[in-house]
Amino acid sequence: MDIKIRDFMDEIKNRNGHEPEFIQAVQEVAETVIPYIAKHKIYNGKNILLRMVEPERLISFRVAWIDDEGEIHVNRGYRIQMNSAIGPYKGGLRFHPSVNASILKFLAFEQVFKNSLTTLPMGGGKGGSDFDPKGKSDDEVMRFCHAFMTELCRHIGPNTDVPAGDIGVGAREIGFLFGMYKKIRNEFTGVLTGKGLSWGGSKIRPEATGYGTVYFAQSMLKTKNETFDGKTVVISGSGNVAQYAAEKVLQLGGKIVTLSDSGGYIYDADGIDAEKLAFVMELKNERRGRISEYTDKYKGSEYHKGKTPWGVKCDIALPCATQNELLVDDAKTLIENGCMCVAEGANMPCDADAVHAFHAAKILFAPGKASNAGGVATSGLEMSQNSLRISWTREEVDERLRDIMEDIHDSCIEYGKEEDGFCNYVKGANIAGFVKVADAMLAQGVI
Ligand SMILES: NC(=O)C1=CN([C@@H]2O[C@H](COP(=O)(O)OP(=O)(O)OC[C@H]3O[C@@H](n4cnc5c(N)ncnc54)[C@H](OP(=O)(O)O)[C@@H]3O)[C@@H](O)[C@H]2O)C=CC1
Ligand SMILES: O=C(O)CCC(=O)C(=O)O
Repeated sequence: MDIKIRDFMDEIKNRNGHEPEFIQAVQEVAETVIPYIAKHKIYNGKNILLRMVEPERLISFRVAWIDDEGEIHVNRGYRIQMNSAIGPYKGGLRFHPSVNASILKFLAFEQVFKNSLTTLPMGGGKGGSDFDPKGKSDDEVMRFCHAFMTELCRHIGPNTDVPAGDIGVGAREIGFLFGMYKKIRNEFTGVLTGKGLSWGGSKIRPEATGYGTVYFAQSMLKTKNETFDGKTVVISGSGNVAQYAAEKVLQLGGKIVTLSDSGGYIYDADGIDAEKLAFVMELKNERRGRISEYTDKYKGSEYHKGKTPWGVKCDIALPCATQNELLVDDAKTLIENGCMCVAEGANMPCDADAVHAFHAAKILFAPGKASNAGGVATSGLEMSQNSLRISWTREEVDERLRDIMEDIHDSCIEYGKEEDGFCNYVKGANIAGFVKVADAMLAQGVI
């Protein structure tokens, strides 16, 4: 390893030794950005990357709430305000029992680069809680969200920090959070994105992360004169991102054979068509059930308990569930089975060794900070519509989303194309994202 990268990472590990996900995310950026800094004098001696890995502010707070039986619970709430060089902090809230400072710092760090890539004026942030919405009643979720917002509201605002959804935070949670913000602050502003359409939400925001991931993969495939038409696609997850990635794949003529949740994956050799996908959406979004129930309804399908879907033969893989869900052996299996393209719908679903394996095999691989940026980009469009007090049509938003995903793809090619013509999208995304933020930080001085 380059000595500069090793020294830098030693310092990061010393300061954040107990935060493995954060270290993993920083290492991936350091490997590509430090050599770039070394070649570009304006960044020399400015410790820009060291400044970027330190959150501008890390807020942690108690969230006390009462369940339906009258019992009092205490969860931990967070907001990481990572970098505001190019705009207000922007990024989702995650409610999941695994949430801790390491996971939120990795997500906030990735968000800085991702938001920069969108070309929109958004800084990076992330937040959430170790609260688990699974198995809770709507009233319990409401009481938790209200309690969470009574503290968070002092740290956010439409020009300061604009949260949105992530794992465990969807339309229901955004509604409860928005309601409490509005009550406490007595103002109706675009302080959250992913809002309902009748109260300030943008058309296409629910679809945007999944659609954007597929648009990005479409651009990658185009570089090889390929399309989704007739391709077999393996998707993990069955939440927001997976559902709408699946919807777009179907529209483009692909055949989806898997979906998953934290319990396991389902395999449907006949393909998950629009009718079956509608069943999954109702199962997950309304009944909040388990993906295993798919096999009760569709008899020829299989459920693989406790397994991930990467052993299923496919042309394209879209990991859309969570971090580190695709490891090096999974990557090798995908490559051996002839997979030509992997685009991350989730944040950091492939671990570092898996990514190195994809690169060594020279297959198309897109990191989430590029391929799943359509969600936050459409959140940026929601902020613009809120500021203008107008609402764009579905077609207008979708066209802007497509343009943004194409621009991100172009930026990755600009900074990531290597001498033999292979595009290292990780390098491309990291450098393109870095340049815009670093230039703004240089202009604003040491703060
Ligand atoms: N929503 C958005 O706009 C954006 C989301 N992302 C990223 O996409 C990914 C999915 O988010 P989203 O779809 O919104 O979240 P959802 O909560 O809607 O769905 C998450 C899905 O991932 C599964 N999952 C969660 N944890 C695990 C785990 N430890 N192992 C296996 N499966 C798991 C869930 O299964 P189960 O129900 O069993 O928990 C569920 O199927 C995350 O990485 C998120 O950060 C990225 C950009 C934007
Ligand atoms: O829409 C947003 O602000 C956040 C999306 C998000 O959390 C992400 O891109 O990971």
